Amino acid sequence: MWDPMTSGLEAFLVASAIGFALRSYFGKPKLPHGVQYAPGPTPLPVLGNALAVDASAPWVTYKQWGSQYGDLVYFRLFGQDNIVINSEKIARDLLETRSQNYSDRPEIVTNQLFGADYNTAFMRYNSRWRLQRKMLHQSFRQDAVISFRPMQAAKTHELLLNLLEDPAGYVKHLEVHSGSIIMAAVYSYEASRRNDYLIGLVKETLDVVLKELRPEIAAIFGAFPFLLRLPAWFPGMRLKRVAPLARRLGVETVEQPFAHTEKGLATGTVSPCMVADHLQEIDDDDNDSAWQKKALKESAATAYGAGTETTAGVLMNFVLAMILYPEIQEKAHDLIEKVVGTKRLPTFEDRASLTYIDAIFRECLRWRPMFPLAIMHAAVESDVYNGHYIPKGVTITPNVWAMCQNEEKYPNPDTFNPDRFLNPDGTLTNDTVSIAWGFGRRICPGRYLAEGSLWSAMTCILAVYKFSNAKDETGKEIEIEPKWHGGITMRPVDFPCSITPRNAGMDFQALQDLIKVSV
Ligand code: HEM
Repeated sequence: MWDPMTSGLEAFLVASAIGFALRSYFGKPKLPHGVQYAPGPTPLPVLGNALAVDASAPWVTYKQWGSQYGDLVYFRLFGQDNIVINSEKIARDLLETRSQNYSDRPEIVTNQLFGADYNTAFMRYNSRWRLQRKMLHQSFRQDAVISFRPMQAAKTHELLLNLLEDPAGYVKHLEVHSGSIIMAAVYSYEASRRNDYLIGLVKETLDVVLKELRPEIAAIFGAFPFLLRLPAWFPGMRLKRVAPLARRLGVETVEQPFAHTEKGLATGTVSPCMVADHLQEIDDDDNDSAWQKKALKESAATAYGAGTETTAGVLMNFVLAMILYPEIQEKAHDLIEKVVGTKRLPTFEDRASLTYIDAIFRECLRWRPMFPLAIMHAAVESDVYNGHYIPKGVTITPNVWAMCQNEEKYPNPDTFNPDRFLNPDGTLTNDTVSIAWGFGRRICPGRYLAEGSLWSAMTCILAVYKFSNAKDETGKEIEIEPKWHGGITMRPVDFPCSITPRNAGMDFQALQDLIKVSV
């Protein structure tokens, strides 16, 4: 159930907001004839439908509402209009076919407090966003990311070495793998294989910010921004106490890696990367060069934040699935051995012959979508869809999780089954699970980069290692009870696991030799 911070803040909120909420509750516009709000649960004054939402997994509540009210559900959160979309068709009709009206984001007032208002992903649909989006697209579009493949392969090889040296620290190694690829692609920054300072700094920032900027907290402050004027000592205002630290870390995260690339450009020591490529194109004599540089700095920092946790989270789901479904792991390993042999590691050139690995990759995206609710969109103007009124400014939440659970499209959706993406002749189906990357003009611009990082890591890991349940001190297998974190992303809660090389004679030197012959 909804968990609205501490009771002190809740009491204050309720007492001071009643007038506002009643006004907005009864102040709905008169609708044209034959047009109605989409069906949905009856809201309470002030809180709207907040109490009915399971804060740890709102996508489940929204799917239940879908079965009750239909695929387009209208509801209220603290006096704010909300619509949840449970079907892929409606999401595409609105967020893609009518994308000019649905590419905005709701205002998230807490972002400014946390110094996170530079973030492309949460930015309103305006010229600042457009410029940042253009820069991200130019660097990470499908044909541009091919140039990052040798770097991605090298980072995968480092991951293999880390897993051999320290299998118990596998979660950290997956994060370093994802983070170091993005740091290289964005800043031409060569992260150390272990304990890298900049990777650590950005992770610390994300940990602080993501813990406090939970969607339900943002919703409360979004509806009642005046609460942000309460002093930091007021009960429930923890986020104001943490904000100065988050702001300081945020500035360091934006500035430090950027300074690294600027310095490298001056000394001629950087390779092509997002920041270097764009900096070289910005003409300092141009009137808006400062504006362009700022956009570059901000979109670059966004890419790191948006790409690290997510890519590592998908790899965690992959490891989990391989342990829960050992027969799939074996089948994948045997296929790799058949196609690649044991004398070298798989490379991107093998991809076309390893369709089963792509099927596993797609099933990882579908089985537990990393962004179960994508990122909220917002309507620029009011609209009507199938006779349903969509108010201007309404927050639109695509329930990607419900779309991935669609039993008609994906029978037995809770079962991890890569075969659903294969035709009878072994070729891949047309379903690339694009919904896992979001919709329309806001679709993830890093998807092609992430895809390469994930494919490379999954394939090489399957070639070299076997994942199984960890054992306790008596040698008994430790059962995994899979659990996932709530919040904007759905990462598995850390679980113990055993990672052993397939080849019993594989030591550090042997692995290094294998890597050497594979590049
Ligand atoms: C497996 C990894 C990833 C997943 C599952 C993922 C998924 C998503 C999703 C669902 C969205 C929201 C789309 C929407 O609003 O409709 C998004 C936005 C975004 N992603 Fe990714 N992403 C991943 C990796 C990356 C990487 C590697 C980068 C950067 C290189 C990146 C950069 C961004 C940015 C900048 C946005 C905001 C786009 C905007 O608002 O215009 N993501 N991503």
